[in-house]
Amino acid sequence: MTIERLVLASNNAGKLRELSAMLAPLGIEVVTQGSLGVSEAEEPHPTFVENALAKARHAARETGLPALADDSGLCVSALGGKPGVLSARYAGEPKSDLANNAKLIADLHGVDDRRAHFYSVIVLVRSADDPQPLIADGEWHGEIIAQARGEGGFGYDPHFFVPSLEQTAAELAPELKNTLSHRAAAMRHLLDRLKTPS
Ligand SMILES: O=c1nc[nH]c2c1ncn2[C@H]1C[C@H](O)[C@@H](COP(=O)(O)OP(=O)(O)OP(=O)(O)O)O1
Ligand SMILES: [Mg+2]
Repeated sequence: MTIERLVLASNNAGKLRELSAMLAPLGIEVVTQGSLGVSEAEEPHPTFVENALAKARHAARETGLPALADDSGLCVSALGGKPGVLSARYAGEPKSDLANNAKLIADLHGVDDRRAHFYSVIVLVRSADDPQPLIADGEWHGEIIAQARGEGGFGYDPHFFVPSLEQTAAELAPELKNTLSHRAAAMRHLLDRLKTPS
C-alpha cells in the first residue's frame, strides 16, 4: 500500500504530537483533521476498535484522504477495566485530564491493587468505505500512583508509573515514551502490515 498523504483523525494535541513523530520517518505527508476543518466524530461504541474505525472513516469521508485514527484508554484492574473506552470522559463533560485524574485517584483511594494498562487501537483506512482497513493494537503495563509526577505526555501520564524505569509516563523523554507506549506498539504493528503487500 503506497500512501503519499494522510489525515490524522484526532483532536488530542498529545496524540497528534506522538503520532506525527512516529510517522515522520516514513515520508508520508501528515495533516491534522483540525487543519482541514473536520467536525468531531461520534465515539458511541463499546469497543476501542469500533471507535477508532468510526473516527478514521469520518475523517476520510470529510476529506477524501486516507485517514489514521487512534482510540485508546486506561484500563485499571481493580476497577474492572475502567475507565476503559470511556477514559476521555471519565469525570464527565467537558473532557478534562485534570478532572479525570482526580476521579481516578479518588476511586483508587485505599485500594492496594494498583495495576493498570494503557490500550491503543490504531486504524488506517484508504477511503471512508475501505473494505480492508489496517488495524493494530498495543498495550503498556504499569501502576497507578496517587501523587502526580512529571510534566511531559498528556492524559493519565503523570499517574502512570512504570516500575522497570521507576518513572511515570510523564517523566519519560518523549522519544522514550514513543518507543515503549501502547501507541508505539500499535504503530509498529500497523507499519509492519503497511509494508506487507496485500
Ligand atoms: O499515552 C497516553 N497517556 C496518557 N493518557 C492516555 C494515553 N493514551 C490515551 N490516554 C487517555 C487520554 C484520554 O482520556 C483517553 C483517550 O480517549 P480517546 O477518545 O481515544 O481520545 P481523545 O478523545 O482524547 O482524542 P480523539 O478521540 O480526538 O483522538 O485515554
Ligand atoms: Mg475521543
